[in-house]
Amino acid sequence: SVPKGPAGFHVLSHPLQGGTDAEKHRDLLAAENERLRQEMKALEGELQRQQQAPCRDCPHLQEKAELQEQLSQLQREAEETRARLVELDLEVQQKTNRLAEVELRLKDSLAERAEEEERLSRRLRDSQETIASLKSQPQQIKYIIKTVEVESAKVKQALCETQSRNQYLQEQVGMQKQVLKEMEQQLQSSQKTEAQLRAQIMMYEAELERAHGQMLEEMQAMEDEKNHAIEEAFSRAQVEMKAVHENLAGVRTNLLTLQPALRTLTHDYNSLKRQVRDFPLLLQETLRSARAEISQAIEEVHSTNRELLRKYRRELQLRKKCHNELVRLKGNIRVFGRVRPITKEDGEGPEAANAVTFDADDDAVLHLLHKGKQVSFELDKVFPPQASQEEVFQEVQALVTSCIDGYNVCIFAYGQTGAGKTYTMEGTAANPGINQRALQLLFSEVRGKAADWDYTITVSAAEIYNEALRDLLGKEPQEKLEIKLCPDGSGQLYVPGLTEFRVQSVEDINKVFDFGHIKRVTECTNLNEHSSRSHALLIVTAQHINKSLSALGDVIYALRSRQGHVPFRNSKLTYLLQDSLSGDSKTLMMVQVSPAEKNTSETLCSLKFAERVRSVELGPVSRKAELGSWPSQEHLEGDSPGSSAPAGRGHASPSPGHLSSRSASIRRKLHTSGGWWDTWRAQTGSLCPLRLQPTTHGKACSGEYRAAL
Ligand SMILES: Nc1ncnc2c1ncn2[C@@H]1O[C@H](COP(=O)(O)OP(=O)(O)OP(=O)(O)O)[C@@H](O)[C@H]1O
Repeated sequence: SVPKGPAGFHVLSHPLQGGTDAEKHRDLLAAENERLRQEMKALEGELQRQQQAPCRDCPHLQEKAELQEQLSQLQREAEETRARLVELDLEVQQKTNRLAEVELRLKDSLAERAEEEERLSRRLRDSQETIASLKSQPQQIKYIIKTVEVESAKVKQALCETQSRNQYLQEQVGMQKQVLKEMEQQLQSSQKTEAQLRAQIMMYEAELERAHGQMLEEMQAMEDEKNHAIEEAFSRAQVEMKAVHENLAGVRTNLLTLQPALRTLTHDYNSLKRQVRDFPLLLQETLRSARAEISQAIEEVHSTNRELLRKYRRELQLRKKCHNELVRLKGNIRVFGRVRPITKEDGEGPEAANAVTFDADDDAVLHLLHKGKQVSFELDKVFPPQASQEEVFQEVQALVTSCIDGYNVCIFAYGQTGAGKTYTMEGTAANPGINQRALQLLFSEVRGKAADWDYTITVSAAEIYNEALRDLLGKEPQEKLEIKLCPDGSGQLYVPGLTEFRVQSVEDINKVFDFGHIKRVTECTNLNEHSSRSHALLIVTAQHINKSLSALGDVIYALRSRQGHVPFRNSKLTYLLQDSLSGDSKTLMMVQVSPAEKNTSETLCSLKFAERVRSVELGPVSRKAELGSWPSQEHLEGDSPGSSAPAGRGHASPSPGHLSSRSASIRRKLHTSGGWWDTWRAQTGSLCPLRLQPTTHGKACSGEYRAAL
């Protein structure tokens, strides 16, 4: 079945041989690859052995690490080479497979072609035989023609038949020729295909050859590379080994030089060990002496502290005494005047003109122009309209200090409606008055002493209205409270059931009094339902105000004249303020006046009252003289502006002698008149609301009295 012809044989046999070669090559390559791997492995082992041998002795970890790094680099390179080899193996395998496929296809097409050639050859042979047989036939025809010529129409017919047969055969011959031609063409195309296939095979062979060559080259290159890498690694390893050896030598030298130092260290270590062994004892000893020293120092500090504390307390007592003495010298009842500025409410025109002037050289004097005449007054201190809240407080703060020292203190503002009582006592949020500032001072002083003293500050708020005392902070504000003597026999007064709040800051106090204020506002509102505020004061509460004011006047008079009996109990107000008005108590009255022309009558009354109150207590020396200055009812009644003997300073103050000569009749007259306060009230013909303010409280309504002790 193998087709004849050298070309066909060659084409068929060559790829088979080629396939065998490729397999051989692949096997060879695989063997080579394996051998290379083995070599590589052996080299790596060798390298590792070489690298490990010095590294065992090598103390230099860094060098060891570098060597390991190089080794791993080499291993990586070997890995890459191996991967490349595997890739090449794969490529060769693929190419071999493709070649085998091509060979198979070629084999099939050659077999087909051989069959086709066989078939065509057979047909050619048949055709040639047919042609040969046909060629031998014409002589027979000639013979038949001749016969036809000789013979009859029957023969002619036979001749025609023969001719047509001949014709048919010639057509057959033509057709066969055509077939032959086609077959020849087919043969040519087959030959052409064969040539193409051969060219393709040659191309494949060339490609295979080239791939083989390339593979060999790459293998060679890899081999070279591997050898090179191995050589390099080897030489590097040698260099590193040398360096390691050198280092080792250096270390050995160092070791030799270090040995003496080591001996010294060992010696030191031993002596240290001995010291450590002895250290606890030493430490105990040192600690004992240190403890003793510290205890001694602490004891010294303690005794110093005790001494300091003793001195401090003594100084504190001294300060208290001095302060008290100072306040006493200044007078237990001090009277300040404050003139508010002209306000919008004063209106415009002559009525709103300023009627108050001051003495540039004496801050205790002011002049009032009343009905065209100037009347002068002397108080303890006078604040002009431009005086700030701060300046006012500066003068008051000594009293607050007294309060901290344990004295009862009473500060109250007095004056006609709108004269500035609220402004002075309460002030505004941005510019607080005496109350807030006093409380601030109180708390800051207390905080300063907190380390050495225990302070408790409690607040209460009560209202005296129509001679009824009510608790403004209590749960039952309508309940009337009583003022009673303390059952402990101290002689102190107290209000049973009066609510007390313990406070620690000004804010606490404000909260407490805001609460009280709310209750009070309600009361005021109820009051105002019936009449206007001033009217209500005049008509509804006139009697009780009078009673309280009279009582206050009587009390002050009794105090002034040092009478055995001071009628504190004549009114709730004086009774409640008893502690704040008697003994070592200190009282400050701030007389508020309006500078407006239209208010001069009331301003005059207020200032006269202030001047008289001031004259009550001015210390032991002046007391006698002042006693004589207390005006009689008649005196007060006739004490109109511009009169010949007002208490004002604008007129010559009466001499002590002159005053004492008048004192007896004055006292008598005062007694019979029921007190100067009545006189004053009668004279003014209207009521100036009195406001009492405690040191720790600042809310009140005009026309009524309240006090907190
Ligand atoms: N020294 C002052 N400086 C500036 N304004 C003042 C001063 N004194 C009072 N005033 C202002 O005058 C007006 C009346 O003052 P205030 O309300 O304090 O009077 P009051 O005596 O408390 O009146 P009332 O008895 O009716 O309560 C307020 O507008 C207040 O701000």
